[in-house]
Amino acid sequence: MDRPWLDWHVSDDLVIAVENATVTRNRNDLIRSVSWQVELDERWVILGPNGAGKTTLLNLAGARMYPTRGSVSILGERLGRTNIAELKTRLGFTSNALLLPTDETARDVVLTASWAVIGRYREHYDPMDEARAMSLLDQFGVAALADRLYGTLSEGERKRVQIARALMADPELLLLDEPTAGLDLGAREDLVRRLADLAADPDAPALALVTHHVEEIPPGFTHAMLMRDGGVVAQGLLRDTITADNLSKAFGVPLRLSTIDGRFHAQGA
Ligand SMILES: Nc1ncnc2c1ncn2[C@@H]1O[C@H](COP(=O)(O)OP(=O)(O)OP(=O)(O)O)[C@@H](O)[C@H]1O
Repeated sequence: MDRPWLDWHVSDDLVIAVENATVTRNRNDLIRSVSWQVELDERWVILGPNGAGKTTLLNLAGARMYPTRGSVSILGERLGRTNIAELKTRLGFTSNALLLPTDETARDVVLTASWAVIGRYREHYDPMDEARAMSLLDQFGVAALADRLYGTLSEGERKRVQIARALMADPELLLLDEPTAGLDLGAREDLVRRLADLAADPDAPALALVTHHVEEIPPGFTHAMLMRDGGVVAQGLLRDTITADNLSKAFGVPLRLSTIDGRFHAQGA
């Protein structure tokens, strides 16, 4: 491991600093005493079974939720003591729960993120913004769909537009909640490859991606957090954390793990 996870330390490079955070709703702890630190150049995957608390943790990191106990600082701003609207302009966030307008073109869905709004109204966009939106659509292989209404796109096409949108405002931190869920094999592989390219880009923001499947971890991701029942099973460098033992604990079934060309594959033991 590259740093002692239980020793709290503060570094200028910390983009996410979750300290002993618990989130409680209706007397249930969605996550319990979770500590997590993410640095600028890190690419994290958050993995675990249904109901483990992955989305809750991502929502904390995305300033979409406050901890009931403990503290959360994002990009140096402590939640509860900062202007959330301003902080959110520095974050890219995608999730199926995020409702985007179905009657706008894919290009406008991406473009409007430069004003941190959903839905085009009277904002003025300069040609640089237009060009950036098109280049991001191109980076995710959907430039040809720029003029199509978002509502007419397939699930896989929408996911790519969502990620392009999340990158539009040049965020310092990009949070992706299950970007590959619901995609067919070809679309999944294509997106995993594009996310691997993003992970390899030194100018890309810090990344955290939630998934259920080790097969969906893009090569180049550096760190992993394994969760179960609202708690942390293991976290740290990807190669130390994604092990058959840890996965078996997190998913509650004996699992075997193999790797091919930097990709993981898990199956029942
Ligand atoms: N408002 C709420 N009130 C009570 N329990 C909640 C609430 N929101 C979420 N939960 C519960 O908290 C737990 C963690 O939810 P969360 O969405 O963070 O898990 P997850 O790991 O992302 O799950 P999945 O993989 O199914 O998306 C789940 O058991 C969920 O049912």
